[in-house]
Amino acid sequence: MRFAKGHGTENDFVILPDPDGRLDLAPSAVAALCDRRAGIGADGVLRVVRTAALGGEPAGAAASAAGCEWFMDYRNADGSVAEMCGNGVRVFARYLVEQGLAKAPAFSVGTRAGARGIVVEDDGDITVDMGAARVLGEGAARLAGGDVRGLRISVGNPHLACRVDGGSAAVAAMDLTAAPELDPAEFPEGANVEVFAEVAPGTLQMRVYERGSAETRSCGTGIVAAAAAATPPGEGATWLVRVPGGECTVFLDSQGARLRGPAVIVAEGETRLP
Ligand SMILES: N[C@@H](CCC[C@H](N)C(=O)O)C(=O)O
Repeated sequence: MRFAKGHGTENDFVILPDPDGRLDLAPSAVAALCDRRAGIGADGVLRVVRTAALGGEPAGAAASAAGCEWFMDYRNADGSVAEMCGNGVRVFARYLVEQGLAKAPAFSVGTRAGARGIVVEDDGDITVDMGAARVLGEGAARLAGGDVRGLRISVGNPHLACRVDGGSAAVAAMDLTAAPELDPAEFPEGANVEVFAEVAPGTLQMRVYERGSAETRSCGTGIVAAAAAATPPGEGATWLVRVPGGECTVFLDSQGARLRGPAVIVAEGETRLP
């Protein structure tokens, strides 16, 4: 099976070209590919499939991606399906352009959260229109024996974005080795949990525990969720968000959120897995 490997701010992905929708991606196969010792290693898998070939998907996914030639079928490292991946869609766009499957500078990609507009910037960064970051209310999680509180935010997928006191030192000190405990009534689908602090005017420091993938070095939808949580309701803002794997910029206005940052393909090859 052909594959490529890429990352966006070190949130890394195995990319599987499957234009005609022939791959049967069992969760165990995804987990085997993402295994960092016995597999290729990644935070998730991006299956590159034509929207027209989306046989097994709920009708809604194909409908919301209507007009997009290509669909990003995203899976977490544990094999679970997610609605959206902000770094993944930028890496996916880079792959399409490098393979001659989409034409820069502007095109759209289908996702389970709907069509996402892509712009390949002159400096190589990729900007994605992330749609609305919807603040749903307050929420809480139990994290490393303590309680964190924040805002429940949907960026197509669910997030709990928690501002912490103590600046970058407090963010760095958070223990994200174990999964946060969430109230299923608040988060029926689970959630990605972000901890962040404003470390300079217009600059956030953030870490994330991702649903289905554990702590990762970056999360595009999480970066947008943190930016939305840091912005007073009804206002626009531009945030530079620093994560362990690099930094991205989020532009928030009345139209929604845009996420800009690097995305690279680092390898291509053939795998014997799964
Ligand atoms: N890393 C991604 C988010 C991937 C999906 C997430 N783990 C979920 O289950 O919702 C990003 O860059 O947004």
